[in-house]
Parts: sequence; structure tokens; C-alpha cells
Amino acid sequence: MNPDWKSAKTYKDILYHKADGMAKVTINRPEKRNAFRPLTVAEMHDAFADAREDPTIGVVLLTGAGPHTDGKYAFCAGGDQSVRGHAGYIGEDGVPRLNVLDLQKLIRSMPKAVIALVAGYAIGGGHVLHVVCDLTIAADNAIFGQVGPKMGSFDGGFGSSYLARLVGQKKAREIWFLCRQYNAQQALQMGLVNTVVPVAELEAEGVRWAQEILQKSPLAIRLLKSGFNAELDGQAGIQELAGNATLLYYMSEEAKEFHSAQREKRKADARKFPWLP
Ligand SMILES: CC(C)(COP(=O)(O)OP(=O)(O)OC[C@H]1O[C@@H](n2cnc3c(N)ncnc32)[C@H](O)[C@@H]1OP(=O)(O)O)[C@@H](O)C(=O)NCCC(=O)NCCSC(=O)c1cc(O)c2ccccc2c1O
Repeated sequence: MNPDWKSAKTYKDILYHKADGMAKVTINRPEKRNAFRPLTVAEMHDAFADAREDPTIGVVLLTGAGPHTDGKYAFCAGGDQSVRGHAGYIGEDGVPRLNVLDLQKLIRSMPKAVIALVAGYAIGGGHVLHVVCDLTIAADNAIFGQVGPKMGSFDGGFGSSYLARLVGQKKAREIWFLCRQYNAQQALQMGLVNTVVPVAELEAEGVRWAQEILQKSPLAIRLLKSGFNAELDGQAGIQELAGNATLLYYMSEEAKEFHSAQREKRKADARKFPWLP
């Protein structure tokens, strides 16, 4: 399938397209190895929120523009170090922010599948971004790694705790404590990515996976995602799962009868509904 991608909104630092039930968010700063500044993250958050709200979209692909003019690829090299200031990354308003944490939460909690397509570097906060996606497809040239402890940062949230759930505690500690780089095959072996394909086939493979998911039941995928999250995300995970229970309840005849009865100022006919075992 060759999707007819249509631009869904114009931004400065990212590209945002839609086609055939899919949205595609592309970080578009190849000259910076797709490092993100606060504006980049705000734009990504806006695009992901749009995809979450759009009932025609079931899968979001997250990727990085490239190759750059030097021939190198990057998914994302993390926070833009040229704007890192006293208390975070400083945008045009002069306010320091770590706003990528909000984006991580949105990707994790949105009731749609998010697939990272990683070509080249996924480093630092860029590595964490692929970690929080539901699935990762790596190009054969992908390079993964954390750098925080060698350049004055760390992500002790999803970037370490969820990473450990993916690759195990020993491997996650190795990744963070040693700050080595890992190739695509090593990433596959440790369970960090779902599959590895030639770089020229990365997007086509992402589209194939997305289209396979889009043939499945939207509610089943939604509930599975919140079920996977609930085990790990404490009260926020329970809230997500419970919100889905409320959504399903609203759709039931039983909830509709009780709601109508209240609106019509009558007693609900509770006996129509069984107390199932
Ligand atoms: C990614 C690399 C390993 C690639 O190396 P390579 O040799 O191929 O390329 P260059 O180093 O020559 O880079 C080309 C060009 O891109 C610029 N660039 C690359 N990465 C960044 C970056 N992160 N910020 C700004 N600019 C970048 C580089 O300067 C070159 O530009 P020229 O103009 O000089 O040509 C290698 O580039 C690399 O190691 N990059 C740095 C990786 C890094 O330190 N990332 C930040 C980690 S910390 C982080 O991401 C982070 C962000 C958050 O928002 C957090 C929030 C909360 C908690 C923690 C957070 C966090 O840790």
C-alpha cells in the first residue's frame, strides 16, 4: 500500500500528515539530528492531541526526517543542547521547560497505537520517545542509547522504569550506567524493538503494521493498551482503565435507561437488567 499522505497542519519543526486511518508525525530538524527544542515538543503534543481526537485515526507513526545532507539518519537525538538552560530547555518565551514529559504521557495514554519508525540515532530523550511508543520498527542503520550520565541529565521516569520492563533490570541499568550505543540487531535481541528492516523499507513496513492493526477492533486495541498500562502506571493507569469502563457503560442499554429516567423524571426500570454472576 502506498498511502496518499496529506498534510494535516503546518508547523515549524515537525511535519504532520494523515492517510487511510493513519497519522504520521515527523520531527523535521535533520541538521540537528532531529533534536527537540520546546517548540518541537509543543508542536508534537499538538499533533498527537489532534490524532487522539480524530475518530478516523487509529494508528500514529512517529519518525524523524532524513537523511541529512551528510547522509546520516536520525530518529531523534533528544533535547536540543543549544537551548538547555538553568532549569530545562528554554523556548522563545524565555521559560525553561521539560515539556517532553507531557508528550511521553500523551503517547502512552492515548487510546490508539503509536509506532516509532527509527532510522539512525535514537539517543537520550529521543531514545525515551521510542521507548514510550507501543511498538518500534527499526531500520538496519538504527543506533540506540542513553547519554544522560555523561552529559548531565537523566530520565528516571518512563525512560528508565519502563525501559527496565522492556529489556529487564540488568540491561536497563547497563544502558544508563555505561551510556553505550547499540545497533538494531542488539536492540532486537534485548526486546527493545519489534523488528528490523532495511532502511529503504522502514516507512512501508510501518504502514503494513499500521494497516494490520487498523483491521482489528478499535475498542479491543484501546482496552488492551490501557490494560497493559494499568499494571505499571498506578493511579493514572487505573484511571485510564476505569475511564474505558465508563465509556463502555455509557454505550450500554442499562446506562441509557438510567440516564433517560433521570432526564424524564421517572423511576428507572432496573428489573430489565440482570445481575450477572
Ligand atoms: C546523536 C549523535 C550521537 C550523532 O553523532 P554524529 O557524529 O553523527 O553527529 P554530530 O554530533 O556531528 O551532530 C550533527 C549536528 O547535530 C547537532 N546535534 C546533535 N544532537 C544534538 C542535540 N541533542 N542538541 C543540539 N544539537 C544536536 C550537532 O551539534 C551537529 O550540529 P553542527 O552544527 O555542529 O553540525 C550526537 O550528535 C550526539 O551525541 N548528540 C547529543 C545527544 C545528547 O546529548 N542528547 C541530549 C540528552 S538529554 C535529553 O535528551 C533529555 C531531554 C529532556 O527533555 C529531558 C526531560 C526530562 C528528563 C530528562 C531529559 C533528557 O535527558
